[in-house]
Amino acid sequence: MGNSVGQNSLGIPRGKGPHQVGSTDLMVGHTIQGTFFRLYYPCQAEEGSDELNWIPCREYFNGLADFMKMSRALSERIFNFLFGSYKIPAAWNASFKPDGKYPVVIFSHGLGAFRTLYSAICVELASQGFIVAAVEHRDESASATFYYKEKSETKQSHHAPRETFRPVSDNLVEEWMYYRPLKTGESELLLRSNQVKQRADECIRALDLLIDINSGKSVENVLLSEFDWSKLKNCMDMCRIAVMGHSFGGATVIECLCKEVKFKCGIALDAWMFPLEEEIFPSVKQPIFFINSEKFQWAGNIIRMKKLDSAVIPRKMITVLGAVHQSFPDFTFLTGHWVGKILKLHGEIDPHIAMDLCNRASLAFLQQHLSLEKDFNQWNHLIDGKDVHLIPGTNITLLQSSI
Ligand SMILES: CCN(CC)CCN(C[C@]12C[C@](c3ccc(C(F)(F)F)cc3)(C1)C2)C(=O)Cn1c(SCc2ccc(F)cc2)nc(=O)c2c1C=CC2
Repeated sequence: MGNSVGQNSLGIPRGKGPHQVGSTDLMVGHTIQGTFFRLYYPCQAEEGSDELNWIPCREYFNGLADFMKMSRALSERIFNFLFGSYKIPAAWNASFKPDGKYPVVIFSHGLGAFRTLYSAICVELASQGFIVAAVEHRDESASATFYYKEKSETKQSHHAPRETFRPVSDNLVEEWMYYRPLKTGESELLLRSNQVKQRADECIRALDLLIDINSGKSVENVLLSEFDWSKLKNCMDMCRIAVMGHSFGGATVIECLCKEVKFKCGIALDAWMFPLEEEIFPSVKQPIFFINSEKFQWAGNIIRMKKLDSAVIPRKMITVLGAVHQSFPDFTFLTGHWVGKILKLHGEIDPHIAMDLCNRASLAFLQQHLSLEKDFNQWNHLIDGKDVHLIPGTNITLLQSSI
């Protein structure tokens, strides 16, 4: 577990569902075009496991510093002090627990984030009986990500051999890609719309890889790991697949639904709609659930969400009162209230209450649109914003001159 600061111990909450949760990393294809995700899954109970750091290695802190426009040296020490000792709230490489066919969720991270930062959401889903793949995007929107080059290909100084993850072959050398800020004079719309298309392709490739794994195809994990992927054969329900994402990852949800009908529904957490071309909206036929924070949204962004409203396709929106944009990623659990307020990681609402509402509303929506036979329907009222901390729709007034 993480540090405990002050009276209440901090740390990313564990899943509340009936299953113990395991986690492991998969990279297939060592190049930048490869697929890279963290898998969260129901595992055998009481698995002993070597705990893994929540932030896998220092390059991610460096990337975060670049993203936050902070100096790397200073911020690496701050991030290490604040967040360096947190472990993921799951059993690393624990044995998979076969139990029928689990529904599947593909999760897409936000701008400046990466695959490990939404473990509170992914662990909760896995504890409730989902298999969740949190992809790491290589579109230069992640704070940092890595892939490999053949030794012969690169003249870069070679990294010291790592303790957390190692490539299968010692002919491969790690290559790091960091967050690419917008260049002066560069069109943000062009950059972001190209990135959202790449992000959707990466989510679809991750899904195709899970389909291969489910069919029993052997998988070549570039990362050395003891996890036995063959155990997942015939354990995923390829008719019950959803896509979920935060902010830029929320836009990626819409792009995925448009491109891949295997995604039966989408959940967009505080979606950032800017990168999307509205021309694709009519071709999105699946149910969508927008779960917004009170503080992040603005009229233009909400108006674009409303362009996806439909009389025939379920399109729902709720707003979590007192929540901020950072109420969805894990950081919201890792500082006390006042540091959290200063860093904009906390709103007025208690982070655990906000996360529980988001997770329970999501589970109820997934039960409805993946036709699950669980008891998540107990939270159907949350989909309509029926809770003291929720409102249906949005808090944003859409005063628009009648066009
Ligand atoms: C300052 C520079 N400027 C960059 C363009 C704006 C930076 N910014 C606001 C921030 C992220 C913030 C943050 C992080 C992390 C700590 C920490 F201390 F906990 F590490 C603190 C404070 C700084 C709040 C956002 O970009 C918000 N945002 C995000 S934040 C996703 C994220 C990133 C890193 C994380 F560690 C966790 C979550 N994802 C999106 O898809 C979109 C937006 C905006 C539009 C689309």
